[in-house]
Amino acid sequence: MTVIIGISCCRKQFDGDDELAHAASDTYVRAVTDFIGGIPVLIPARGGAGDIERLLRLVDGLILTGSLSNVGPGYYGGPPHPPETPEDCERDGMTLPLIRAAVAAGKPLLGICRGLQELNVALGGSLHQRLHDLPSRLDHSHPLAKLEELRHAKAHSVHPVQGGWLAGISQGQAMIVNSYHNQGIDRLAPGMTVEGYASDGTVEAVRLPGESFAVGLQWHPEYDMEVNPQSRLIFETFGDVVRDAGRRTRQAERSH
Ligand SMILES: N[C@@H](CCC(=O)NCCCC(=O)O)C(=O)O
Repeated sequence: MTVIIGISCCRKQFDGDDELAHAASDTYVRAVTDFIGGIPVLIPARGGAGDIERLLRLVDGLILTGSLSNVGPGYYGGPPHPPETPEDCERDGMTLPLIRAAVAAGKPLLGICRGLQELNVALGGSLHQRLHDLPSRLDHSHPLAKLEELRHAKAHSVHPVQGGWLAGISQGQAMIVNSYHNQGIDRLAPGMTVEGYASDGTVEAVRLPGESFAVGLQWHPEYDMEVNPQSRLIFETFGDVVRDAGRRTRQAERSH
């Protein structure tokens, strides 16, 4: 069964345009077509765009993408960002309710970087806005490196929690991952479990246990999926989960 995967967009201003565009990196599209074997559908960053449940019925799973923008602190009771901090309130207005609806509907979702942060906030958790200000934390942001250098950079280790989903991906071994974020999980959302930590204690992977598959990763497996077997396996495993969920949904629809 060919699955349809919704990919969250950001609002972006491209050179020469006076209007904002809705965009997602080609890496997410390739992850869907080349490693999940699905059809990618871009979901615009437009809060209040209408019937979220109707939108969810059009896709078999969701990928919540990374972004230089940050989740609005108002959604988790945090202090306002400093003025120069990038935000995307329209993206928040779409993804946060979409995550809650997907979890309620048992629609599989994979959150990456900002997507992990959205997953945690949507389900009632909070964020640290400047991880590198916390004592004994690594600098997860790599402010001086250009993105293309980051894509194959190995920034730090991630230690999977024994017996978890991530431990199955890494066969229980520590993973060496890229890193390109300033923010991170502070208060874990109720019911969420940690799947992996960085060596400085930063939460790097989370999962909402239960029927539906809801996983968040703070690093970017799409950066090196063509050359990193673990990154490839993350997307292949997600694809299997989405296909299984899609088959169950169609069987349920046929039996009604
Ligand atoms: N802005 C948040 C999330 C960081 C993030 O998603 N980084 C990836 C940005 C580049 C890309 O789109 O791949 C934070 O700083 O924590």
